[in-house]
Amino acid sequence: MGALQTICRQLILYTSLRTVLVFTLVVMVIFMIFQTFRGKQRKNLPPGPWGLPILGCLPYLGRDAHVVLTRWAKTYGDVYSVRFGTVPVVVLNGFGVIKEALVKHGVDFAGRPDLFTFRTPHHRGLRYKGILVENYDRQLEERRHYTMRLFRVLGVGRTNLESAIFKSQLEVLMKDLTNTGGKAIDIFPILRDSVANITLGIIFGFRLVHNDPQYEGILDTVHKMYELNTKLNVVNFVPFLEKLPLPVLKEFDEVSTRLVLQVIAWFKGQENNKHVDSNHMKSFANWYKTDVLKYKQYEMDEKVTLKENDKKPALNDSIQANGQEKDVKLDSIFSENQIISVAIDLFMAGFETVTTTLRWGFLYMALHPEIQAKVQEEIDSNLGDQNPSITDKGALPYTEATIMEIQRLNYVLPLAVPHSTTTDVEFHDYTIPKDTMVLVNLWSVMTDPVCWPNPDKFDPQRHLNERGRTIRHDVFTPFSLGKRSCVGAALARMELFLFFTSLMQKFTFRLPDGASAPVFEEGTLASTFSPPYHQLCVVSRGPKT
Ligand code: HEM
Repeated sequence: MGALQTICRQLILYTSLRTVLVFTLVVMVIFMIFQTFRGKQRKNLPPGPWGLPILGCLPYLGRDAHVVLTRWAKTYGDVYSVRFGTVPVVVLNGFGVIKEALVKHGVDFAGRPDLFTFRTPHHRGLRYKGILVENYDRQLEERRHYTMRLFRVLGVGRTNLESAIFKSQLEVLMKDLTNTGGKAIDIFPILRDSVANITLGIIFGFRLVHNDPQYEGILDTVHKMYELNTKLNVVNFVPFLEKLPLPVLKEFDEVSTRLVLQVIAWFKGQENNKHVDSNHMKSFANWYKTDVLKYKQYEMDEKVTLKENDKKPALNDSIQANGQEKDVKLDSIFSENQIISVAIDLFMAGFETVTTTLRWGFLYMALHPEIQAKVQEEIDSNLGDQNPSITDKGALPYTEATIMEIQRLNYVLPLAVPHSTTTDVEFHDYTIPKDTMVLVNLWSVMTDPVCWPNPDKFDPQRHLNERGRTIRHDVFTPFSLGKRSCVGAALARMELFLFFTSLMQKFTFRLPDGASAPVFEEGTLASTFSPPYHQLCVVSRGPKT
């Protein structure tokens, strides 16, 4: 009986294994025929490396896709195509080609592809339109435009924002770091909390208290979103996986829904009272609620009774500028749903990038004590114990050059955010069909030995001229170029300068005794390119006077 059972089990196993094998083979053959057919249709795409059936070149990318893609440019040229899973992708490399595509052919390359991980609930079920992952159209341009203007109105790049938000957060951060007593720590959570709180302050007008379970909960949710984004990258390129009942897909749905609901709650102000920032300022959300809604009401009233001498309510300098308010279709830009979606995008894009850049920065300082000492010397001699302000930038060129070098080397968004073509584009003797995914390889620009001699060397000096002033090279493009360049660039520059300068003034960063330098090749490209796990000792420097 036992023998019979074993034979039956073997038979079932063998049959199902054989069925699976046959099924896989059939799928592969159909797929290859399909690919060949598609290949013919797309025969004027630039050439590139061959990939495997079904997976294309995905298995060759490893942990650091940007490094592999940059290497392929040496073989196939600055414009080439690859297949990721079933999706053809054009890769643009080098400053000349990238500038030509994003600036000269700006609108043609300004789309975003329809990727699974871009379709979080606010884009999927709730149909809100934000910025980051939306395809290009006139309304997106307007949302970008008013978001950037609003940042200026809120004081980004000016000292009033500095005193309203930065000071309070920097003080908390300094205290937390001082309390570590110079012991070896992972500075990531401490830094992340402070940068996230600044982003919250600007978007929602309040900050949360460190160690508050709600605060830690939402930051963990965002972190989880990033992790799942990385795990689910393969679904972007092998779309039939989306149809399978995989637990990770359900988890993605749950986590992104949680994030969206939290942001909606913040936006509607349900939770503000508990956590209001004492330095409360006008934020993105309450600007919308007051000025824009008032303006909308006025527009509606205007339709009913239009009186000659009525004066329009002051909407906001940002909208009244150029007297263009008549042309603005407010519903398309400022519907509450869309603003919520923009707020989610700003929150998501806003703090991970800045935190990761700072993490690389302090690690470099620990690895290059001579550069760290030079930065500190410049800060000490110009500011003493006085708090840094963005107005000090001009007086601290070496510090600024060091921040630029941190942004260049181990750049946090090496492939920017995926683009797509908005029309059929004739480019470099090829025809790139509408809706083709395009990767902008900014890493290839930041590490190009023609632009940056000895590119692997950490050398702030390359951003200074012979008079010691900072140079803005055209090829220095950390915020990308053209129609989809970073809308938070001014805020990011301000945050990086204030955080970096303030921490350099008060602390020295060191590797723990006996620890060896982390291997940079082990950085990880997930949503951003982050350093390998490491610990640092953050040692207080004491007063200067
Ligand atoms: C060191 C910090 C930062 C870096 C290096 C950075 C870099 C970038 C890059 C490379 C892109 C993609 C551009 C493209 O697709 O061509 C981008 C997009 C974007 N960034 Fe940033 N960013 C930073 C900080 C911020 C901050 C602080 C915010 C806002 C609070 C922000 C908001 C956005 C948004 C909304 C987009 C999407 C733009 C669009 O799709 O049109 N970023 N950023």
